[in-house]
Amino acid sequence: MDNDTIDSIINESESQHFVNPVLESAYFINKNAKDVTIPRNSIQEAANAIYSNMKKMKYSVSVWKQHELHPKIANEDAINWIFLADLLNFSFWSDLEKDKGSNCQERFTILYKDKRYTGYWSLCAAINRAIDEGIPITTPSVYASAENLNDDKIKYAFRSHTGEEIPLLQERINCMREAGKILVEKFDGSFINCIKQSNNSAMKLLKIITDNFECFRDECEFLGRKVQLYKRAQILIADTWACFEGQVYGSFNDIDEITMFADYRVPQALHHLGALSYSQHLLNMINSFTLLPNGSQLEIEIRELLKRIIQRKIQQENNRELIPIVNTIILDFYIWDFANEHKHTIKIGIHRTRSIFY
Ligand SMILES: Nc1nc2c(c(CN[C@H]3C=C[C@H](O)[C@@H]3O)cn2[C@@H]2O[C@H](COP(=O)(O)O)[C@@H](O)[C@H]2O)c(=O)[nH]1
Repeated sequence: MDNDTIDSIINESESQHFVNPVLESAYFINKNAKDVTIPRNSIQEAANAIYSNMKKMKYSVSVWKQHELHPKIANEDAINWIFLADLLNFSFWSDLEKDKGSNCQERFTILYKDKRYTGYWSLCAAINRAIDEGIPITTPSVYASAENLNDDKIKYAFRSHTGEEIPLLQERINCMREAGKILVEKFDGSFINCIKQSNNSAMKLLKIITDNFECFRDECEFLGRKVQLYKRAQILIADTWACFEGQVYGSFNDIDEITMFADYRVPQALHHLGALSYSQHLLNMINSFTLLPNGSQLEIEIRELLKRIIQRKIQQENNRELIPIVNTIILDFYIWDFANEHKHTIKIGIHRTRSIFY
């Protein structure tokens, strides 16, 4: 794909109407980005590498349930599990990494069935361990109030195998209380009722989530304008869609409007693959483990563009039957899984913002 095509994808925002506010924000951010750019000379190579690996792996929506810690049966329990997991799906990186490296053994770790889990997987392991121990931790009416599940019990559920506790533990408890109460008071105690109110529209569900749950409403100001990032709200919809493989509670007629998710792990992989380039200023901050203020989510737009470039390539090569569904979600899941697999060998570090939003 020549640079003109890439430029046309990057600039196609000028003319189009945005259904998803996150995408509108992404294009605004990109037009004004100074620390993160698309390296014209390597974006195509990155797209080729991702495309051929996904094809080789036949990476598809069915991968979601294959993860050992994810629910295996798509039912109401799975909906409750996904809601809690994506309510708390943020900020697992450890302060110890600065001195002891990303693979340091003292970082927060959950021991579950004799296996050590860190990062996002530590959250999944803690939830599954609590369920095995008879703690009804995924039931909204239970975690809504301290009378039903007190703070100490939640702290016990997230107890670490090491000396470091889970980052932002009190903020996680606050999220459980807030979201549990709202589900009980406004949605009869289940996220399923939010899904039903969305009438099979992912965009309507995104609005229901961000209108009703403050802890999912990650917006920030960028150059004087409010921008929507909505990472956990989108991944909540994505995980629901993936678990049900687009059926029943996962059936959304506009699922392709969901953008990729602005976390701290995928940018690391995109930079490694040559799909992102950082200014020296940003590189210095990342390499020195400097905490970045919220607002360094310039990567949303880049990932969105990468999706466009890869999908354009797939249409060009007319190989869609080899990868039945390549939408933004599958692309993001693949890149995240790649990043997670290579996180200790990838040279560039993650950007560090302590936040309940990602
Ligand atoms: N963009 C994006 N961000 C994602 C995920 C996931 C988990 N997805 C699983 C489910 C289906 C997929 O196949 C994955 O197996 C977690 N995160 C974010 O990463 C960070 C945690 O990183 P680490 O500390 O290294 O575990 C944290 O911000 C968390 O919110 C994703 O898929 N996409």
